Amino acid sequence: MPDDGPVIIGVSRSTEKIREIIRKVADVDLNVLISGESGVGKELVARSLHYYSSRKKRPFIKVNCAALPGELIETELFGYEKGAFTGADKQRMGKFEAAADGSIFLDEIGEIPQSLQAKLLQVLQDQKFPRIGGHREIEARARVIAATNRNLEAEILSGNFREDLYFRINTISIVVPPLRERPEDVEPLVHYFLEHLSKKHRLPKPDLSPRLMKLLQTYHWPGNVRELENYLKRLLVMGESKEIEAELESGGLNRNPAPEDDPSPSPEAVIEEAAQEALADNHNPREEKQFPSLKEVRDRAVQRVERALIKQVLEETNWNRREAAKILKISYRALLYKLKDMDLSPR
Ligand SMILES: Nc1ncnc2c1ncn2[C@@H]1O[C@H](COP(=O)(O)OP(=O)(O)OP(=O)(O)O)[C@@H](O)[C@H]1O
Repeated sequence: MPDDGPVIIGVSRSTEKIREIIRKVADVDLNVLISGESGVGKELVARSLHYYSSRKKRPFIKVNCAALPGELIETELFGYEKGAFTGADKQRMGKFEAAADGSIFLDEIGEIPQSLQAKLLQVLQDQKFPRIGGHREIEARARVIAATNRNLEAEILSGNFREDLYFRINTISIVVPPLRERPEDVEPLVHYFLEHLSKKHRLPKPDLSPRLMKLLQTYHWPGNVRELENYLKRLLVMGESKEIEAELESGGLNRNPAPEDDPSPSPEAVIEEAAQEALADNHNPREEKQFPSLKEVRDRAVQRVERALIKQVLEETNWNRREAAKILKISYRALLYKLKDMDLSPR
């Protein structure tokens, strides 16, 4: 592979297999579904598929389906005609049209609402669509590469994702395993990132102690390669190798302790405690007999319980919001809204 394109680093069997699949399918016009946890390298795989195809010189257009509410994803994908809805004061081209003969990367496809799933399926079948509010059919020629960090098969079973759309986008399936399942990739990734980042930021490449390398290889990596990259940026810029060692040692090696050693409360305990607190809020020593309405207590309890649970899940995922949203079974975007509302942040 030429060295100016995206490079997938790693020596594990699974990474080799992924490179092999990319070589085989890059130039075949089949839809590809890439799945894996957040930060494993799904976008990198998508960009490689595009780069090593004959569409390379054409656009690669990414649509993050989790970043937009349903109605906006639709306009984003298909564009609209002037006057299609209030505020549509001029015609706008959608991403499918912009991708033309290139590739369209539908990131977090599991987040698109049901109504839009039906429309997307239709477009993929017909390979044409009108802009919203328009009649003229536009050809959908872009190659579709989708990614998900959800288990779409489970989403189908729970009725959240259409099976027919799944089969349509999943002609070729590429599964990128979490970094913790391919520890042999850590060392080459570390060398690659340190080399690359030190050149990019014009900083000397730091020496890595064997102890730190060992810790990096045994850490649980809930944020996968992205988290590793961030640690290395920190090492390069701040030089905090001792702090990083201590962090990995305490947060990393004990991340998944046996349940009996687990110091964090169970979700039930978190709910119970937050509900108790909401009730305790009612206690007003000066006006013993004034009770709030049931609705008031319920709202307060729900808010507290939600906040406590979200906080706990975020702490356990090392503030990996995508992972937390998955565990909480809400969309990434919904979680971001809640964090804003609840004024929750890592520090
Ligand atoms: N095998 C790899 N070799 C080199 N860099 C990698 C590799 N895997 C991931 N990266 C880098 O790690 C970072 C995260 O990867 P990427 O954005 O592709 O993950 P993702 O799975 O698409 O994440 P998300 O689900 O959160 O969108 C990027 O900077 C990417 O270039």
